[in-house]
Amino acid sequence: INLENPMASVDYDMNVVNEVSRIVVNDMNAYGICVVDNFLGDAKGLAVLNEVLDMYQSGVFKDGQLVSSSAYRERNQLIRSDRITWLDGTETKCHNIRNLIAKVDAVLTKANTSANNGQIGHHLIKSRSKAMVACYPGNGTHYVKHVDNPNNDGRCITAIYYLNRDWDVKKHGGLLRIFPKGLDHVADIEPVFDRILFFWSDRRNPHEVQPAHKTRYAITLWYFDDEERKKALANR
Ligand SMILES: O=C(O)CCC(=O)Nc1cc2ccccc2cn1
Ligand SMILES: [Mn+2]
Repeated sequence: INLENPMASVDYDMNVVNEVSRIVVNDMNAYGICVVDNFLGDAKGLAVLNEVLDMYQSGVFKDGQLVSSSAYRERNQLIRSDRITWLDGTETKCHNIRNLIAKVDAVLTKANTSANNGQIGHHLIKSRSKAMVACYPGNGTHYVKHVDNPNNDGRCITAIYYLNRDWDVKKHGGLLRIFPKGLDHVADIEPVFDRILFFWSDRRNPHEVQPAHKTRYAITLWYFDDEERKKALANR
């Protein structure tokens, strides 16, 4: 999806977008990971959550990854991990999700501007994936350690917006643990409401979702490095 024609009039504050984009550029260049809390504010965050809950009730989510760990093979069961649905934001009854997407687009487009020597970490971002809405049903569902973009498919930044109110990792699990390549520490990200997380999608950031014991929602966008994306599409 092309970022050049930003979505119709949206209601975020450009000053906030500029401030957040400066933080994203700084943290991505310094750590390869950036966490911003209170991204939309309670009211707008809640409106996005309600649209996701309505969608989940309507049954559009499909079973996500299959995780066949040994424990389940005996009972020849497979534990389903996340259940997902893809949105381009124009769907009906999704205007709050659309505004969230537009605000993330604005932050990353701003991060590309001359103010930050025209790029973010030497990446020129001009497009992104659709939005993936994911739900971990909470029966111990998890996501095994993986890299989002191990083979240069074009994705350079993963942006995940979390929707989980009153989330307590000690009780509910569901921690996102990132293992930054070459560092001797991990980054533990709690999937708390109205938090947005950015990280490099490539091998620099293997990550896992630990077993969740309460329903856990997130919306993920992947932003493409223009050059890498063009190459990947040419080699299809
Ligand atoms: O919810 C989180 O905290 C992150 C979960 C996560 O890594 N999800 C995820 C989901 C994916 C679905 C399809 C293809 C690649 C994928 C890579 N990652
Ligand atoms: Mn991932």
